[in-house]
Amino acid sequence: MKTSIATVSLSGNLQEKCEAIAAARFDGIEIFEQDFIAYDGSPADVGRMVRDHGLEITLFQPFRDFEGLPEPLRAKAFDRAERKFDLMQELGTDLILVCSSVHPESLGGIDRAAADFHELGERAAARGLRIGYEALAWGRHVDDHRDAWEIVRRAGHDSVGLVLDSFHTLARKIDPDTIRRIPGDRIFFVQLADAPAIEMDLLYWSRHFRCMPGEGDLPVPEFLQAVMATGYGGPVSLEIFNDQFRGGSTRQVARDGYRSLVAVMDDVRRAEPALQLDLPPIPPRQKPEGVAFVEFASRDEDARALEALLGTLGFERTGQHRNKKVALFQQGDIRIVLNEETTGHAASAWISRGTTVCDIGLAVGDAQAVLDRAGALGTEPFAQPLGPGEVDIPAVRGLSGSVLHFIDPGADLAQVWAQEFGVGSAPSGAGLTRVDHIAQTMSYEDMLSWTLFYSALFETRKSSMVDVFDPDGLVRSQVIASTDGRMRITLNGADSHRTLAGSFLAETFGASVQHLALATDDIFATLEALAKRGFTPLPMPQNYYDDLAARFDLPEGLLDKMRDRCILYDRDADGEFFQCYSRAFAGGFFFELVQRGPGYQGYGAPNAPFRIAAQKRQMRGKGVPSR
Ligand SMILES: O=C(O)c1ccc(O)c(O)c1
Ligand SMILES: [Mg+2]
Repeated sequence: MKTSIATVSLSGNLQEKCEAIAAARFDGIEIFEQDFIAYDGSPADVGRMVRDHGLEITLFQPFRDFEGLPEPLRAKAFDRAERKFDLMQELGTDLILVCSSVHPESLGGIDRAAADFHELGERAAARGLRIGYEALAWGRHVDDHRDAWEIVRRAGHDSVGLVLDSFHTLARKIDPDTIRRIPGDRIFFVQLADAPAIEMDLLYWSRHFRCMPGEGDLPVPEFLQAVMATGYGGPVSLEIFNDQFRGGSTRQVARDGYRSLVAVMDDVRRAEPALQLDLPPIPPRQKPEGVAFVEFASRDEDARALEALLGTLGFERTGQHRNKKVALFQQGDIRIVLNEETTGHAASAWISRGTTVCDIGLAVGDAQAVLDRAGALGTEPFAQPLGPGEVDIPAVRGLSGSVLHFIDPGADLAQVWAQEFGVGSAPSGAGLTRVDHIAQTMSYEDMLSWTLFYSALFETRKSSMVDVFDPDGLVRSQVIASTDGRMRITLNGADSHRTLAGSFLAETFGASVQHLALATDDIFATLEALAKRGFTPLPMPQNYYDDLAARFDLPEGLLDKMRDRCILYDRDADGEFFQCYSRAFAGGFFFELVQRGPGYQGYGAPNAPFRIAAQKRQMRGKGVPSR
């Protein structure tokens, strides 16, 4: 199966686009006419440049407003087409996309359009070229692939076929299974795009909000499944009109595109194994089984402050690395690693951003298979030299150059703690049992990319995006969680540097973990134990508790207990949720303690504005050490 991407999906000039597309491992490109016109070079130069990158031109597009025109407009449209045929021959591509007309003077009628296409087919065939007809969702007379197919069928010409684009079919909620009735050899080209479920004008939605398959809400795998069931054997190409991508990193968007395309093709193959998808076998998505460890890079007084904070949170220092200045802190199933090395990955992380989460370890069933899947999706493995007696843990680069490790119960990896840190069982401390969620802060424009990163690699479900109101701007939050909730990651995207998340990005020089939420089965008992160890929670104002009393029917005494311990509360139809925050630490990192009632799947989003206001008050009042 040839993979392809339209040049319109990326930022930069044509040369930069080709470099990024080739580096991301695509086989070919659709040349979007504007990209060609803006390029200072002849069609033959462009063709050479594309091929020099090892790429093929899979399609030239779009040719607009062709069919159904009255004379003399009709004759002019044919003349225009002949000029584009000249261009295609020089470029070295044989397929042109004609999208359904939006011309105000175009006339309807399937036979009229079919006759136009028959004649265009004759002219194309004389030059060895082919025509693909695509129904735009907002076409004047043709806005449905079924009508476009009927026109192609009646045109009755071997050089005229159909172009299918998942956006146009799925945005209009047309059942993709209707594609199964079309003969595969009459489909000349297939374009894929996803989009978020937002109600808006179709044209505006298509031109600004398309995204990579898996990043949005449309059933793109079902669409591709129907296409493949026809026996279609041509390229599968991404055509993503998106404002963020047009302004984003060319290489990153190309890499994301490749990742999404391989993931969706693999999904289709798994959904219908009989389909012929020419794609090397790759391991399936695995369910992450929890967070095995979280590692901080730190030094000097920051490291001592973090150690002290961990002590007040009930952690015990249980081990020291056999070769390195790296300590292990444990409580229940939680492992926190404090890395003060002066060389290697953690040291680089500390130098560039101060105290920061430099590594995360995820527990999985088969670590090597996760690494292999990541590789097939275009993610290089991460490795650094091993010291004597150290365990080689499979890993890749995660958010902002941090490292994501995969640990499975196999003999080699499971013994890492005993072998490198000499530790056995974990203390129960103050009753914190496991990592409930990891909150990663990033800029809003990176959220789609990281959503895709996790969801293409792991079996997860993503929630819809939630707006979190910081007193100084909006932060958008997206949850990626395993279906059983054992691994939960919240991605928080900041637009403005004035939000707490935005100022954290600035303080710590880029995206990273801003908070770590730890679970307890009894938050009152845990906080009582922590108070004895000197833990001071983030204070909440009386107004917050007065409002809680008004909003919820709480049992006698519970409100007072929550106020005394600075506990926040939420409840939905499925259960209750208690949360409490630590004060912010270097650069704005903090811990959260949570008690999740059975069934509650949220994160206390209604409390976020009050929590953020309290944190800002605390940071202004005390002055957070900024390393
Ligand atoms: O928005 C458009 O005009 C447009 C052009 C060409 C396409 O293939 C398409 O899907 C949309
Ligand atoms: Mg299209």
